[in-house]
Amino acid sequence: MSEPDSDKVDLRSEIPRFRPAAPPPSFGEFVENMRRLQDLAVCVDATDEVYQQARDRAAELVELLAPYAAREGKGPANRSMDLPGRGSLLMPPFHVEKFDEESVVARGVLRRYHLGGGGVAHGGVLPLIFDDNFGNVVYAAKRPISRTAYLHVNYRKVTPLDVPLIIEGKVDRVEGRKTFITARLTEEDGTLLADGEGLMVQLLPGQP
Ligand SMILES: CCCCCCCCCCCCCCCC(=O)SCCNC(=O)CCNC(=O)[C@H](O)C(C)(C)COP(=O)(O)OP(=O)(O)OC[C@H]1O[C@@H](n2cnc3c(N)ncnc32)[C@H](O)[C@@H]1OP(=O)(O)O
Repeated sequence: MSEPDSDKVDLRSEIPRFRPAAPPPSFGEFVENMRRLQDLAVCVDATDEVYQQARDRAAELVELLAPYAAREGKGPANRSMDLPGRGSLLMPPFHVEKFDEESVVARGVLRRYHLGGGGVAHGGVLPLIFDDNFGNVVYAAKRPISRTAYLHVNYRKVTPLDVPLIIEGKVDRVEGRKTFITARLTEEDGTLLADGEGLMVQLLPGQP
């Protein structure tokens, strides 16, 4: 008989077990510098000489890091719970402040990198924030491993950059394999920016 695979969160699922990382000390500063680089990459207006230098230095960084590329769940990105966005550049820099069966609350800011137009956030960034919150809510509520079947966002006001934002999500109801989640994105004073609803469906055996 084969040994159970300890990398699987649930032997019926193909999703790897989530294991928080203890990142090396410089990892957080590395990620923050990368975030600043992203902010600059989308806003600088420089000469070709500057872009040539930036291109060459970026190529050096790629050369430095490429040998260390690792499979999902091995490196500290996305698993560093003490870092904004769990240390993942994909995730906007939000910190989870509350994580329990009642709700999951995270606080953070959107930055220049997240600009849509007219000085405010790109609408496509908000579903990412909601989806991540829904995933956390499923974990926190100890629901079975699930994937997002749908996600609906109502944009109530434009979302500002460089202003503290709070997202709070909770389980609305459970129907068999289905967990319905609702969440609200607000400013610190409670101003509602967006609200969302999502359906997370419990995976069946063999579903990726
Ligand atoms: C140490 C601890 C710290 C933890 C700290 C955690 C940190 C870590 C956080 C990470 C957070 C990332 C969270 C990302 C979460 C994703 O974003 S997952 C990626 C995006 N989602 C996907 O790719 C899903 C793709 N779709 C699928 O795989 C399949 O369609 C699904 C969703 C599994 C469902 O397929 P299925 O099993 O064939 O489902 P099916 O039998 O058709 O439907 C089941 C039920 O759901 C309903 N349903 C299905 N789809 C829909 C729909 N779109 N609309 C309405 N109803 C639907 C059906 O009607 C049916 O209802 P009932 O008849 O049972 O009443």
